[in-house]
Amino acid sequence: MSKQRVAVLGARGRMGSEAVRAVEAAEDMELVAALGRGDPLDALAETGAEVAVDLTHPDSVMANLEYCVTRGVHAVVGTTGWTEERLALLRGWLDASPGTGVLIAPNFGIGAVLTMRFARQAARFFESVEVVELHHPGKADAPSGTAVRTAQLVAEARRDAGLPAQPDATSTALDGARGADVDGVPVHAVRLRGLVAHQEVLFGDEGETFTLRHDSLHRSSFMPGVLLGVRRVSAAPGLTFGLEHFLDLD
Ligand SMILES: NC(=O)C1=CN([C@@H]2O[C@H](COP(=O)(O)OP(=O)(O)OC[C@H]3O[C@@H](n4cnc5c(N)ncnc54)[C@H](OP(=O)(O)O)[C@@H]3O)[C@@H](O)[C@H]2O)C=CC1
Ligand SMILES: O=C(O)C1=N[C@H](C(=O)O)C[C@H](O)C1
Repeated sequence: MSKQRVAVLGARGRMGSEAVRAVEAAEDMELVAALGRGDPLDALAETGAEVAVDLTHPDSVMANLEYCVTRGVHAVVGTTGWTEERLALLRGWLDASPGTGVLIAPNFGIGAVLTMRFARQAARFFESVEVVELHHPGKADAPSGTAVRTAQLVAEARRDAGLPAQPDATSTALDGARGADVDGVPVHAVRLRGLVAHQEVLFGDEGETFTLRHDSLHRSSFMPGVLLGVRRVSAAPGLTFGLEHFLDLD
């Protein structure tokens, strides 16, 4: 069996260095390039990379993906910063490169994927919901991509169930005290030395609360998801948003 030729972009970073180790340890993969900021992307073509794993920075990921997709290199993306405008650009590149697959995974951790799934399921049963994400202080963005995705899924489920906006009688507040508003769901971001990646989804209604919590205690928790993405992306042309599409969750 021939090995999949894999490149890691952001290879010297917290996630990228973990991904380099995981790809090197995978028997069905060969690490053909490990690129950091400033390293020429032409190394992908020169080494015949079939799949690029992007774990860089929201400011870098679009240029990397344009390079990959226009050359038919499949991509597995953990980098955050996704907006509708960015997704539309990416879809345009993919339309012009049929056969190329891109997986964007807001979170590669199975527990985080399940948290999002369960939050979506729970959403219609509770009047109130808030998301709290907690991360290491080196994180570039806030709120986390996972928290944004969680809030969007919850908001969508509330809309589908015909729920009204949740009540909040706050009439005076310091800026930021109620968090960021993502589709009507308050999202709070904590940055704390010692943490890796954590999230709580808090639901409340008359006389009860319900809390979902996930903790990534080490970045190794993301690696089975990264490797699954690498194994599956070439058979999934176009854009796949969310690792759940590569998991049999039902
Ligand atoms: N989906 C998921 O499950 C997870 C996603 N993430 C996301 O992954 C991204 C990276 O996180 P993290 O590893 O903590 O960040 P780090 O800052 O530790 O690592 C990012 C690395 O990418 C490098 N880099 C920046 N631009 C480029 C480029 N154009 N080409 C190659 N390398 C580049 C950086 O170099 P320099 O330091 O010189 O800038 C740095 O070494 C973030 O968006 C984060 O949110 C993180 C964990 C899990
Ligand atoms: O930067 C991180 O660390 C993480 N980023 C992703 C996000 O923004 O959701 C995934 C995970 O939370 C870790």
